[in-house]
Amino acid sequence: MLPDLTDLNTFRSLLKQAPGPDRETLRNAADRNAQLTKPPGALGRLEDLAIWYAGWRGDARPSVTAPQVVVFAANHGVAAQGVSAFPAAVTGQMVANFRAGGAAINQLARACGARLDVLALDLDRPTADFTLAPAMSGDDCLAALRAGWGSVDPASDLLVVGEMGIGNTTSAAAICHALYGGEAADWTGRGTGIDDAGLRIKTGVVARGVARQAAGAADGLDLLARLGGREIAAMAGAIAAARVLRIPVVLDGFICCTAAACLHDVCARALDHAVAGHQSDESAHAALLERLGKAPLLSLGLRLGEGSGGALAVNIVKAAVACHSGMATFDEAGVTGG
Ligand SMILES: Cc1cc2ncn([C@H]3O[C@H](COP(=O)(O)O)[C@@H](O)[C@H]3O)c2cc1C
Ligand SMILES: O=C(O)c1cccnc1
Repeated sequence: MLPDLTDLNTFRSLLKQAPGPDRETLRNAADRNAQLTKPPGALGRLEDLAIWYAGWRGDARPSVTAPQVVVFAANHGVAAQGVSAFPAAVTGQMVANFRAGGAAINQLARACGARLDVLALDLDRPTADFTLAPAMSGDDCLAALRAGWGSVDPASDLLVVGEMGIGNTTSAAAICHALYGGEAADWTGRGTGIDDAGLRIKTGVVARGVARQAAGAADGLDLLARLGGREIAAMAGAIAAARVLRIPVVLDGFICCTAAACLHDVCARALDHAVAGHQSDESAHAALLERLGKAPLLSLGLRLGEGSGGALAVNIVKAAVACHSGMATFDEAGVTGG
């Protein structure tokens, strides 16, 4: 069902040619929404969410029964610069924790009824420190994109992608700074909780990385290779696969949205199948969501990653779709319309 990803240009064209939502289903779902036993608009954004979901699924009365969460993990050479409050070894240790069921995402995936897959990407081979060399070669980046592309279960009906990679808020900040300009400090936040001195170092690393890598980059995919990490590329690959398969996506925090931003830079329609699950406490996430034109469903002060905010928001999508598909119409219930 999914075409093979042979090279980065194939990836770019698949993204640009991917089908949109089903227009007729969108009309039918909007018609149904107008007949449900509530004042028009009384379910607020839940109504838009259900119609959006219906359109992507091609089913005017859908249900969400098979959500999937995929967490990708990778190590970053830039972590050696002292940009995180935790050592790089935590990435691999957390992968073991995911596999043992002990992390937050294990609980949140279960709480929203999602299956959870964990994909560790060459943990013993960190990407290059991008202040010194491009983080990944084009081939390395393609391999990570392919890992994400192949991780999406075509039978799933809602996707959350999450990440684990000590140092990856530095990588994400650099990509955003390269994509959107401004100052390095505008995009650099505290990640796992670095102090003021750490934040100064991190901001300098982001500035130097962008100064060194961004010139001559063709688009967001080029920047993803030069400044990204394997888990960020894999998230981009999975979000793109879901777009081609018409599986709606719930985006997580700053790092996940940065992966999405790389696709958005290639094609403005690339994220039409995605909603923002939440606004994280990472300082640049709000500005990034604005660039992507996405309003978050939740804002709970999370700053974890792992797909945690996305998994939480799956409950909201499920609830929206349950109302849309399960409620009676005015006619069915014998309720007098307005
Ligand atoms: C125990 C632990 C569990 C985590 N789960 C996600 N992250 C989050 O923190 C990291 C990004 O922050 P920075 O760029 O500051 O390293 C990522 O691995 C992210 O997923 C974690 C971090 C830690 C320490
Ligand atoms: O926004 C996020 O997802 C985030 C923020 C801090 C650390 N890890 C992830």
